[in-house]
Amino acid sequence: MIEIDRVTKVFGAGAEAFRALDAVNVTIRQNEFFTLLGPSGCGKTTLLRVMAGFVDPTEGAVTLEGDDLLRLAPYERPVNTVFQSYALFPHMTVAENIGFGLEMQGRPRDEVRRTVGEMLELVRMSELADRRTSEISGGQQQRVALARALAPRPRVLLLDEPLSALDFKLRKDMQLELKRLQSETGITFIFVTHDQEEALTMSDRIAVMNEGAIRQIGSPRDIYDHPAERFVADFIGDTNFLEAELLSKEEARAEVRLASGAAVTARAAEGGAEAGAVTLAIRPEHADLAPEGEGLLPGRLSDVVYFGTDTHFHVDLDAGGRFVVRRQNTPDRAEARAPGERVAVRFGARVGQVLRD
Ligand SMILES: Nc1ncnc2c1ncn2[C@@H]1O[C@H](COP(=O)(O)OP(=O)(O)OP(=O)(O)O)[C@@H](O)[C@H]1O
Repeated sequence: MIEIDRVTKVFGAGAEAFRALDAVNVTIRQNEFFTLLGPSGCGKTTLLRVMAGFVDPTEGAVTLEGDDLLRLAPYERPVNTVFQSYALFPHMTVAENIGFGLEMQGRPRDEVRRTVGEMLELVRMSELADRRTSEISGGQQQRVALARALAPRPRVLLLDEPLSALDFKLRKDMQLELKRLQSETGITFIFVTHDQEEALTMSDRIAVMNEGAIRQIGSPRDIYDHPAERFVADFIGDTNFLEAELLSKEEARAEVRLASGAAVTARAAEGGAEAGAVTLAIRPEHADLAPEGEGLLPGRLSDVVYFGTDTHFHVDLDAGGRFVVRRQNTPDRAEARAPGERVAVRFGARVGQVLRD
């Protein structure tokens, strides 16, 4: 639906020039909840602003169902934005705020009233319709900002870290709420965040960005279970990195030898080395502890850290380096292991991911 084709943005000129986006390519599908995820300064807001029309790209094209978006002024685009600061009018009521854009467009009074009513219901704010927005909570203001952006029924809604001002509990609730709004309205949502959990829980697909480039695009599961490179594996969740030797590779299947001498089957990201030294990434909860001699990587337990929902076991590997195994706690399982014990780390075939870099 939205096609971003080799979009580059250079801010400034000469020695001051800074490449905030570097030939970014991505296609966003209709009705998709699509998230741009990356650390501060990676260019995600700039990419969103290019789509909104607030930033002109230095090079590249942006089309919406084949139509050139770049030749349209921001207000002419079938796109609306929800910002981090909601920018509501404090002296107006909830209903007036939601209807404001529609009135500015000169829509008939009946239509405005009907749409505002629908939007109030959609964000579950009907009861507070006549309250001023200065007299409602942060979470409620967020809902009003969403309703106001959805009211003109844009084809695409751009959301720039809209939940970052909310406290933890409210943010969790709003994550579900946003997902519901997206599926009920069928509007394509493009969501910017640096919060990996937010991205994983809400998105149909995620584009992980770093230094002005998209490093990987995939479903939350793809990205989490099969990170293609070290940056992605490191940025999202916790990961163990193991040095290994790539023995053979056929499409996504690789045979590797670990530093302990054990050989295992792993998955391989597209591209990357065909043989020689590689890095294997393994999530802590995808591995387990075994008695010494029965696992792949022998070592000594150095720390056992209880986290309530799970326990982390830190293993100093005999072959060098440290490996963390995470195990879900259950009320009937008392953890008998103690630091100093000899153990081995084990993990199944195709659990390890051979990284591209
Ligand atoms: N108008 C501008 N002039 C110069 N540099 C800019 C301008 N806007 C953004 N940048 C730079 O471009 C880079 C990308 O900025 P951008 O706002 O897109 O990052 P971001 O990934 O959204 O980060 P954050 O999560 O902190 O908002 C940053 O290094 C930023 O300093």
